[in-house]
Formats: sequence, C-alpha cells, structure tokens
Amino acid sequence: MTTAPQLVVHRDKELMAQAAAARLITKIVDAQAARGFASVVLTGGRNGNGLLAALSSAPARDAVDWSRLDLWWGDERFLPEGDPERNYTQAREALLDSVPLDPARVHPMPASDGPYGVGADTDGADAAAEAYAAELAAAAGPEHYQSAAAAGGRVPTFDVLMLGVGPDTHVASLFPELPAVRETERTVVGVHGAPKPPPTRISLTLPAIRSAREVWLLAAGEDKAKAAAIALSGAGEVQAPAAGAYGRSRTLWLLDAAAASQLPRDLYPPASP
Ligand SMILES: O=C1O[C@H](COP(=O)(O)O)[C@@H](O)[C@H](O)[C@H]1O
Repeated sequence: MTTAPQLVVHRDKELMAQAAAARLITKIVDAQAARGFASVVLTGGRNGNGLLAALSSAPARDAVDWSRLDLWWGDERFLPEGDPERNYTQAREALLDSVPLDPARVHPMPASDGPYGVGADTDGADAAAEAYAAELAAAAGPEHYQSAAAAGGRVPTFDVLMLGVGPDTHVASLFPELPAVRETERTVVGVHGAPKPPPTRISLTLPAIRSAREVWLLAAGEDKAKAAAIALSGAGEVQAPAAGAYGRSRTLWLLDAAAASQLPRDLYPPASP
C-alpha cells in the first residue's frame, strides 16, 4: 500500500536536523514503551549525519534506552572498515560512539576488506549484500517482528527507516535507472557503477524500504530542491528513486525551506501574508 507523503518544512537545515532528532527520540521512546525495543534504519549523507549529530547534543537524548535499540543501515559505500567515507564510520563519529548501544543490536553493512571482499571488487559487494540479507532475515523472528518485504526475503519490521535524498533523487544507494532500483525479489543488493563515488555499494531495495512502518526522507539545502520537486510531482521510481520510497503507515518528507523552494504550490503553498 502506498502512503501519501506528508511534508514538514523547517526554516533551515540546522532546525530541520534538531526537529528530526527530537521526532526520532519520541518515536524510539514510544516503540520501546510499547514493545520493549525499537528498530531504526540509518542513512548516510549530509542530512542523515546532521540528524545524528543533532541527536547527540539533544537535551532528551538519554530518554532513549540505547541498549534496547536495533540499528540497521539503508546503504553502505563498499570500502574498508574505518574508511572515513563509510556511512558506518560517519555515524559512529556523529553519535554512535557516544551512546551505550548493545553491540549485538548494531548491524553495519559489511566492509570491503572483510570476509566478503578482496578490495572493492564487484563479486565482493554482491556476496556482502547476500550476507546482509541473511542477517536481516535471521532477525525477522516471529515473536518480535512482523514478517515483511520483498517476495524473496524477510526483514525485521523497522519502526523508522531514514533516507537522505540525493540531488539526483537517489535514496540509499538506489540511483536513477541502475538495476538496483528495479529489484523486486531481493531485500539487499550490490550496486555497481554508481554515479556518485564510490561506484561500488550495498543497498536495501525498494521492497525492503517499503516494509518499514515509517519512512522519513530528509532533504535540506538548495541542491535538494529539484530532487524533492521531481520526486513529489509524480515521477516514476526508476527515474526518481525517492518517489518509490514510502512506509506502510507513514511517509514523511522532512525538508528545509531551501529544499522546498521548487515544490509545486499545491504541495507547499506560500505562506499567506
Ligand atoms: O552517498 C550517499 O548519498 C545519499 C545522500 O547524501 P547527501 O550527502 O546528498 O545528503 C545518502 O542518503 C546515502 O546514504 C549515501 O550513501
């Protein structure tokens, strides 16, 4: 089922990051109160890392029981462990190293120098994607999670899945027109020839993304304005992957005014005088 996108526009990207962090804290606290734990999928990129940094300095950050939080990733750049360009490295720096997470609940995507890669070779990323799909399937236990997702795989039910929106409308590592965005069977795929470096990546697929309860798309900055306008104006998901990202109960676009500046007026009417 497609949930219609809801838009929240903040004054600037700092405020957007702070408001999104506050929203995420509430969501995690509510899920932990209801079910004992929460499950969140992180995104890389400037807006995702901005949110994590804002969360790190949020006054209410310790309302979260960090030991009962499952963390997954929407995508990863297939690089060696500790590489500064890895989404996992950047998330650790922004937040994860400063909160008492349970390491068994933190699920980074594999690195290119781990068991699935010899350097950043193509087969390595495919094998790493398969391994991550297996890890997701193993966590999709019937006692805690509702089974979901792609025809060919199960994933845990994510409370919130966050996605940065690239200036070319990519989300996770699903780039316009590349094979990964057309995937309907697998939950995780290797991505080759990405137009944004590095070219080799690992990504959740659209069916896996759509299994989340809530999908939040983060777009702040002028360079996201065109992408937001295209994705929210009825573009196809192969040409504009962000258009195909929605949650089962909610799809939320969190924007700043600059990223909202090219939205059609019926979606984001100018403020009345
Ligand atoms: O490379 C990536 O880019 C997107 C968007 O990043 P941004 O810096 O333009 O906000 C990000 O969401 C994705 O996780 C990352 O791997």
